[in-house]
Amino acid sequence: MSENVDELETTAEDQPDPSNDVILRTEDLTKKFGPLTAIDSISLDILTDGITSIIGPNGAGKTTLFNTLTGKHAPTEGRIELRGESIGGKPPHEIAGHGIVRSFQITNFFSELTAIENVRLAAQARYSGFGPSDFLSHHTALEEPIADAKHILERVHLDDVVYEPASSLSYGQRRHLEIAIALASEPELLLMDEPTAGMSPEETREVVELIEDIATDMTIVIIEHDMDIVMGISDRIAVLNEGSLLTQGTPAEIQRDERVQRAYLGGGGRD
Ligand SMILES: Nc1ncnc2c1ncn2[C@@H]1O[C@H](COP(=O)(O)OP(=O)(O)OP(=O)(O)O)[C@@H](O)[C@H]1O
Repeated sequence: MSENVDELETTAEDQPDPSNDVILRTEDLTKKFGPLTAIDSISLDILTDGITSIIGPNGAGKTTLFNTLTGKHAPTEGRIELRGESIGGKPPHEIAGHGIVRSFQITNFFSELTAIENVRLAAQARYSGFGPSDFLSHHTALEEPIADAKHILERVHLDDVVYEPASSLSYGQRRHLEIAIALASEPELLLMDEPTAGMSPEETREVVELIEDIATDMTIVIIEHDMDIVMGISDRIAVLNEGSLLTQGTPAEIQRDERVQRAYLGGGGRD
């Protein structure tokens, strides 16, 4: 009997843990702006499961990391791999085509169109063989994107405002609409830049719940300044400081890491 147990233990150890799959890997990723090194040789694994938060003091390089991952900036040095495939330096539309999508902190929709039209346009891009000239001419070609868009708007709790112009939505609803637009392209990896910025406590609670819900279907990486949210929502946290990866770990590990406390306090201490 004990032999069997040993065997089982060995076998279990040899099996890769699917929850620990790496979806995105950076190796020595560096982005310089002239003489300024905004991110400096960052080697980071983003695991498939759950929510990873990128935190760090102002100017640490968080936004530059996102911009480099999504193709807005080409890396100066280093590699970016999505499931082992090199994507560093590809243009944004190609990277989006690989399933990395960013939900913007800034308003990024057509305010004169309705909520469903905004999401439908994003969903349409997924249906192949469907060019811009088809947008209005083939009614049947719209049925699937419209059905998708309705479903997504329900998921982000905007079912009450499906046919309202985006311009008439509240601030919190607009942020949900931006998430809906990102979801319409069915990302594998969703990057969210300060998803709760400027929100009331109630709106914040709603968007946190929404992020936790969509994290069941895709990998999420967020930049977030509010430490209560970070500690509550994250499975893993990566801490940047002055362009470098200071450390990474679970919320509990990060919370008790003195280097992180020093980085946030600017090197000062209480005693
Ligand atoms: N396009 C750019 N051109 C020149 N310098 C830039 C550019 N983008 C960012 N930087 C610089 O790179 C450094 C990192 O900035 P970044 O915005 O990535 O930090 P951050 O961690 O997102 O900061 P914050 O929390 O304040 O948004 C800063 O010194 C910033 O001034």
